[in-house]
Amino acid sequence: MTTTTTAKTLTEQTGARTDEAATLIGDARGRIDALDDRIIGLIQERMAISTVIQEARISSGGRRVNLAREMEVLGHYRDALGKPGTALAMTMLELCRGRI
Ligand SMILES: O=C(O)C(=O)C[C@]1(C(=O)O)C=C[C@@H](O)C=C1
Repeated sequence: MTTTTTAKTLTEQTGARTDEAATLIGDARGRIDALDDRIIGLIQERMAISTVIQEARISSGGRRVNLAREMEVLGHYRDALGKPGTALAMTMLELCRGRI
């Protein structure tokens, strides 16, 4: 089987109907990709700090999870971002302490 790869134009890549819109979208997507890289880095930094806390609590004889603190974190995200913020915080907590 032979595969032919044809480079897509910026207009095809973005779904825009004009070159002007395609250029704007291409630039804005570059900024989004850079932000996503920073967000991922921040989440990884948060995961590392969360692990330190959990290990200290477990070593001291406590439990991995602290539900009262999780309620504070969920409330923080909900207050800032609304209902989807709660879902985002739940996913982030799962990344930081695994599934419960
Ligand atoms: O703040 C803590 O006590 C943590 O262990 C950190 C963290 C979090 O990632 O925010 C993780 C697990 C706990 O259940 C609560 C919060």
